[in-house]
Amino acid sequence: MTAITLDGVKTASDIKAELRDRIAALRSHGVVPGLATLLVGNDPGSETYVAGKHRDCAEVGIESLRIDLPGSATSADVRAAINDLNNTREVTGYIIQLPLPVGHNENAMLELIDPSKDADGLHPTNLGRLVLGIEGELRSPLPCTPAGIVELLRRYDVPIVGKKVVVVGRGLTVGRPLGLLFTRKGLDATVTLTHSRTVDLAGEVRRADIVVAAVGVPHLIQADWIKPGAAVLDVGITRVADEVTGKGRLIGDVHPDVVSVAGHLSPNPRGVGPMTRAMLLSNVVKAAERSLLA
Ligand SMILES: Nc1nc2c(c(=O)[nH]1)N[C@@H](CN(C=O)c1ccc(C(=O)N[C@@H](CCC(=O)O)C(=O)O)cc1)CN2
Repeated sequence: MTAITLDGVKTASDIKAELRDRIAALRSHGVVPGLATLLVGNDPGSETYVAGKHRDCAEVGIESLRIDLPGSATSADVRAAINDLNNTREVTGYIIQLPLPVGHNENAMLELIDPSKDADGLHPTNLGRLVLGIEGELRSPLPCTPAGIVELLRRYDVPIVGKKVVVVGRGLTVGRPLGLLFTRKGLDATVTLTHSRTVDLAGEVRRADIVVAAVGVPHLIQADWIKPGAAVLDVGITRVADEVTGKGRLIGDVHPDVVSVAGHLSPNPRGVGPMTRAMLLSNVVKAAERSLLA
C-alpha cells in the first residue's frame, strides 16, 4: 500500500483562490482586510514563517504590516508593541509570532491581545470559545494549525466522526486546541492527547485511525506504530544541517517508511505548514466579514 498524499500546497492554493473572491467582495463593500505581525528576535524558522505570511497576504489582496523587534527587546518593549497594535484603528487583526525568545512569558503576552484583533485564535477568550463549543463559523477565529489539519482531512474526504484520533504533543498552537476541535459537535472524534510522559506511546498510536504528530522529534513515529490504512499528519519539523552538503534540511516527526502502511499521509514540508498559512488568511477574511455584519 502507498498512502494517498495529503497535499497541503495544492489544498492551500485552492483555499487561497476561494478567499480571493471573498476579498474582492469585501473590497466592493469598502472593507479592506488587513493583518499585522509582531516578530521578536531572529529565529530562522520564525523569520521564514513571518515572511511567508506577508507573501500570502500580498498574493490574495490582504493589506499587511510587519513589526519586528530585536532579540534584545525587553518584555516592556513587547507589551508596548502589543498596546500599539491594539490601539491602532487601521490594524484590524494581528498575530504574535511564536515562540518568543527565552525570557518572555508567552501566555502573558497572548493575554494582552485585544481578542477582537486576535487573528490566530490564541487569546484565552477565543480558546475559551473553543472550549465552550460556541458554534457558528464566523463567531471566533480557530488556531491555524488545528483548523488546517481538519480542513485538509475534510477536503480529502477522510472520515472523522467516531474515529480514534491520537495527537502526539500537547503544545499551545497544535495539540491542545486540536484535541478540543476534534471533539467538537459535528467532528465527534474520540481523542487521546499524548505527551512526553505518556506510557507506551507506540501502543496508543497503534490504536489510532488518525495520527497527528506535533512534537519536533525527527522520525519519532515508526511504520510499525501505524494501523494499516490510518491517516497520518506530520506536523513537527526539525531543522538540521545536512552532513554531506552542510545545507539546512527539514525533518518531520514521521518516519518515511510510514508511507507504505498509512492510508493517507501529509508530507512534511508541504503538508500541514501551507494549511496553517491558508487558515490564517481565512481567519483574517472571516474577521473582515464579521465587521460587515456588526
Ligand atoms: N503565532 C503563531 N506562531 C506559530 C504558529 C502559529 O500558528 N501562530 N505556528 C507555527 C509556525 N507557523 C506559523 O506561524 C508555520 C509553520 C510552518 C509553515 C510552513 O509553511 N512550513 C513549510 C516549511 C517551511 C520551513 O519550515 O522552512 C511546509 O511545511 O511546507 C508555515 C507557518 C509556530 N509558531
